[in-house]
Amino acid sequence: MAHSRKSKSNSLLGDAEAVLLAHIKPGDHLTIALSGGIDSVVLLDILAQLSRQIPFTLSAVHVNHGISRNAAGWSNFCSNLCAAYGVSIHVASLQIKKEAGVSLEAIAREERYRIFSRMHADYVVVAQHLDDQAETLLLQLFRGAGIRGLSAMPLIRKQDSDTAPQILRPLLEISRSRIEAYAHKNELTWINDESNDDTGFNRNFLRHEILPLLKKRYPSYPKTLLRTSRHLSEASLLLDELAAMDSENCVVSGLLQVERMRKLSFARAKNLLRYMLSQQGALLPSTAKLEDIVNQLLSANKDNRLHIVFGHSEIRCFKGAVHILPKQSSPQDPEQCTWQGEPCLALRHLSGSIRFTHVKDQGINQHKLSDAPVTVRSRKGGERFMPACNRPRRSLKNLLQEASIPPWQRNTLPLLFCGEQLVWVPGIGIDCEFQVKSGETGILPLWDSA
Ligand SMILES: Nc1ncnc2c1ncn2[C@@H]1O[C@H](COP(=O)(O)OP(=O)(O)OP(=O)(O)O)[C@@H](O)[C@H]1O
Repeated sequence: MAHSRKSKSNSLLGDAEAVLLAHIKPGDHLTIALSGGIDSVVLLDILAQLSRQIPFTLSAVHVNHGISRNAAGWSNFCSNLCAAYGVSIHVASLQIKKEAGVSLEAIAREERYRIFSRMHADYVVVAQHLDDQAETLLLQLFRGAGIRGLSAMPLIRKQDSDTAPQILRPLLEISRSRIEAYAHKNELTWINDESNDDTGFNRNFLRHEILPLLKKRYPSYPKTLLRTSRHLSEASLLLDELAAMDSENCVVSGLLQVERMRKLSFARAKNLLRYMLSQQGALLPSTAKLEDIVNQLLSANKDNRLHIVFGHSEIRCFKGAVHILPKQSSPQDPEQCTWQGEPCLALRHLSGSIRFTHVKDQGINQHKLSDAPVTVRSRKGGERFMPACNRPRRSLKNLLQEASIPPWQRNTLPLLFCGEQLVWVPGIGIDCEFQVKSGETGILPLWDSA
């Protein structure tokens, strides 16, 4: 741990302080993402000192991925280190499951950022530095990434939800050698992840075998590559702006319209779809898959019910509109829930909830509901329904078709039954027999789907 006083001018401490002063407000809460490796240990030392000078609260988070057999030891190390600094730490333990086609590291990283996004803090501070940025750019180049994948890591990244902390990287312009020099000079202790030396991993191969050679010929390549990746970030931003403009013309009621998309060049249509997928939090498909999807969309006619599955998402086309959805699990027997008068009924299997409010002149007659158990389940087929008292009872299938409810949504609508009688269908109405009379107060269900 650092005990000597460090000169701030022209020092790592001074550089990090300048970043913090430019971005954080007095009283902000910063949580350092502490892996126990040299970079985050140095960052902890710096932040602990700065927290005594700048008014911010400091805490730490460590994620135990449970992958390495040393994982428990790393967690203990981080807890003890934080105790020595008087910094509180949250240790999150995970059991990561391998998924086909995705590396364990990628899953660990995704889970880690998910945990970061749930921290109660203004910023989660991570320790990536200049050399990490250069390595990431090169690795992405070798994967054939596009402009977005090659873009620089931002110094500050806002996370998707407004309540999630922002990600702050104060060491992003600091070289690994300066970080190492700081750690040695201040006699810090840290953990060496044994896998960092394994050149079977692409990043380690690059770091140990290729970059030392590059450094001989281009000593300042990390700074040069940072410049390149910042140019690419700017280009990526411009492409997003173009997509946002195109979406104004091509999106109606939140849905991309194939007919309007056809007026764009192929590259712009691809850019627009990529933008919409990332806006909806979908994992982006490969370049070849994205091109295939755009080709299929552009050649689909209005009656074509296109259905394309990729990653955790699916694209469906209905009446010329493109629906981007989370991948739906294969249909099971409809699950049934009982409603016992609670104001909100959460239906996790249908990804939503029904809110029940009391409204005058509208809704379901409460007394009628007391005749039999009230249950909610999705469609089995064969249901009949009479939402308008002046029209005959009809098949629910016809009513849903007439209301232009896309076919895949028809089987996941929550239907409210009293005994065996269908009472309410979201988007369609309340059965005539159950509707309140004028002057009465009824129960009005509202379907909130996630
Ligand atoms: N297990 C962990 N617990 C808490 N923070 C961690 C953990 N692992 C990494 N971090 C934080 O993330 C930073 C980057 O770590 P690393 O370079 O290993 O991540 P990465 O997988 O390359 O992620 P990225 O793609 O964001 O660079 C670390 O400096 C540290 O601040």
